[in-house]
Amino acid sequence: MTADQSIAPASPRPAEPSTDRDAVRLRGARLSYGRRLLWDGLDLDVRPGEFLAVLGPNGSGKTSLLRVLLGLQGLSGGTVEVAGGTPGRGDRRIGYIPQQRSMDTSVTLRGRDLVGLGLDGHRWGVGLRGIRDRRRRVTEALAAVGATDYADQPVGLLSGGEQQRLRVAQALVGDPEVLLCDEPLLSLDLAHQRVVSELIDRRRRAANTAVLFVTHEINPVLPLVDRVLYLVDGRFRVGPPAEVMTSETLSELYGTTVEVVRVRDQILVVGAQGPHCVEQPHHLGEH
Ligand SMILES: Nc1ncnc2c1ncn2[C@@H]1O[C@H](COP(=O)(O)OP(=O)(O)OP(=O)(O)O)[C@@H](O)[C@H]1O
Repeated sequence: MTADQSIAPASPRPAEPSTDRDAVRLRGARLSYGRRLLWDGLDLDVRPGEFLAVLGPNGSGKTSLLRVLLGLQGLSGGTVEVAGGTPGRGDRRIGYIPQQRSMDTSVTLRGRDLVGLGLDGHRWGVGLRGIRDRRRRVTEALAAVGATDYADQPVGLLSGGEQQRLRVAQALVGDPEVLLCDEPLLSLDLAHQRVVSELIDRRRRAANTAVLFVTHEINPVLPLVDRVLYLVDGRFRVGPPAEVMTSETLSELYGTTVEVVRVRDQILVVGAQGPHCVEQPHHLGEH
């Protein structure tokens, strides 16, 4: 398998009603930490196979939303369902690519073993056949992200980008129904940004996996995005990029004049304060 091939679904999913139900469903969702309200009244349905980009300035609650969907953080109000059930810790129907944090050089776990942690032992069974199937899945996942060459090295000695590719493989190897990505392209070079985003895209098309993709920079994934959830200081907007990424909508959300400029197939968001915002388009809250 070459680096640009997708990881095929492990086996055809049984004809369950998953195509009829939302992959993610939030109703009247509220999250606050003490007196700090991150968002309230959030209704969101994400369909199987849909690619939802989650945008917003620092501290707007993007990672917290993923934590709610992972069952690591309870809502302060409203309801949440993921893959038809209440999210729970270690739910294998959910793949998660965490925000990049470099692993300590003392971590001796091999890349191959890190990816294997994404597999559910029960589902793959025990015995020789189960072991062979698991090994094959891990090998395919490693190849799909182009990590075969360093699969047997300790992950602590790999570069940030190499570690990130292993995390992507780990999230996909378990054949998830919902894939939660927290800035997965950070620290990847342009070529591997493309490899990883195409991999995620092909995966969701082949297996109808819903993707929630937190990012500060929409442009690398713009062609893949079906809808955007844009969070700013307790306010939010959900819709296709053409509706949300407009001067009118973002000015309303930020409560200040914001210009959205389209240059070829790129979207640039410019704050009223000065052109420096162009370089970090989604960090307007900091300026
Ligand atoms: N467990 C917690 N207890 C109290 N406050 C928290 C907790 N987790 C997050 N926060 C606060 O909630 C706010 C939102 O955090 P979150 O990490 O969800 O934002 P974000 O939109 O992902 O930000 P960034 O773009 O910087 O990653 C931050 O101000 C953060 O300090």
